[in-house]
Amino acid sequence: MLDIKPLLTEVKQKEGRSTENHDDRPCVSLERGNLLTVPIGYIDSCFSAKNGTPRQPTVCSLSRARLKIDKTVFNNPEHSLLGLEQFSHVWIIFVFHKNGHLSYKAKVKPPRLNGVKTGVLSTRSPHRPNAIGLTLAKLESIEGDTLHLSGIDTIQGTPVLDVKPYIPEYDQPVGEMEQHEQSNAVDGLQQGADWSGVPVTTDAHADASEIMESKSFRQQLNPKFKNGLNKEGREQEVLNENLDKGAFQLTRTVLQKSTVSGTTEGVVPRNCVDHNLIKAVEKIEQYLSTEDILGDSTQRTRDAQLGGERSVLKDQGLTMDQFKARDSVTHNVSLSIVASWVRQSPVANLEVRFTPHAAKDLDLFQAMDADPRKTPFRYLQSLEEARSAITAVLLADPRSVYRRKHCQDQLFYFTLDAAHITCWFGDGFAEILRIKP
Ligand SMILES: C[S@@+](CC[C@H](N)C(=O)[O-])C[C@H]1O[C@@H](n2cnc3c(N)ncnc32)[C@H](O)[C@@H]1O
Repeated sequence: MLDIKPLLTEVKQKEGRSTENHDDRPCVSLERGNLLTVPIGYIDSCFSAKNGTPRQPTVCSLSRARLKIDKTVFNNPEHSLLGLEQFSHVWIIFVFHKNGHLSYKAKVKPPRLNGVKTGVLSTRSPHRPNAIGLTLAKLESIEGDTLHLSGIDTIQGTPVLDVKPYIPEYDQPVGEMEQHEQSNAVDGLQQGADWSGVPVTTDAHADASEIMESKSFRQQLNPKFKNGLNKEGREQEVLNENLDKGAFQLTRTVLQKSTVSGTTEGVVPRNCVDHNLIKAVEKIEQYLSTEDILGDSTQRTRDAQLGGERSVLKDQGLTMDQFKARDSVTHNVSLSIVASWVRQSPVANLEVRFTPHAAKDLDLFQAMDADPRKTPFRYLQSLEEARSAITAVLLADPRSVYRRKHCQDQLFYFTLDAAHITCWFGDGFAEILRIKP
């Protein structure tokens, strides 16, 4: 990416135009996708260098930054931020300005794949054509022309090309938001039920059958199961509760396993998802209404059971028929699928330890300031936050694959806010040796 500001100023000066005029930026080859960019501001980050900077915003929610919108881009930078305070998260589109050179390598080795290569466009590698990065940051506050951000993975001085509000309604696949809401509802209902024995496959039909046959599912539905008696010993109520939970959980599991799961080779095609789901839900419905599972139970119990499963759809304000009708119109309820290496990386999280010396070092930060509530940190607000942020960074193993494999016994340094941290890595752990200002 080329910073066109000096170029633009030069052109304007040559042509005798005012360099203050912002409306005549040349649209050079815009239609071909050639874009001369103007950073709208530069990140002022708690990370000064790449080493130790989180690989994604989710690694360390305490990583903070400021972004001051540049006056040379907008006459009134604060006007450009009008309305943004109504959003909690923003997309930051930026330039990996410290890459050294542009990269046209078609394959890269993402750290989570621990040395295995994959296509650059299937990764979030910083080494990519055009060196464009995309981060979802929390918008803590806006003061005048400055955004206060947290959960960032960008270093000091990173040029920002654009900021956009994060809008789950637009930024998630159709149907995914409802799915999250259902999952939350189920989590609320689960109250300690253990479904870990439920088998996992990728086919919704197979899932439904297999789960219904599974011991853990049957146990959950059995009022005699260890948690099966409620406080007053009322079996029937517990059966109803368990059936509700079971139906919810079963539907959710089928939904998730049949849409989200998958290996790198075999993922469920997106267009199968809705039909699989409907068939699976129907099968569950049939199953739950049969006598063999209810035994001598009453119609009331049967209704209670089916209520649980139906309320998964009810959360969307839909009956089963409406759901089917909507589906036949949109054919497009598709949940996201993620390559398995992202969630099941061969690189495990590390245990993080502070040596007594390092813990003492951290305490000295407080002693350095006359006011005991203040520390030399610019972004971190307490020693506790510093400790948590350092832990979060190391937990995710910030080493490059090369360093992990070939330089195991070397010390690792990084800076976080005003702290310079020295640590080393052993088998499955990171140990902090020193923390200096
Ligand atoms: C893996 S990238 C992901 C960035 C972004 N979330 C994305 O998906 O595009 C994050 C890493 O890029 C590096 N990085 C951050 N800011 C950078 C910059 N301005 N120039 C070069 N590398 C940078 C840091 O090492 C950080 O760990």
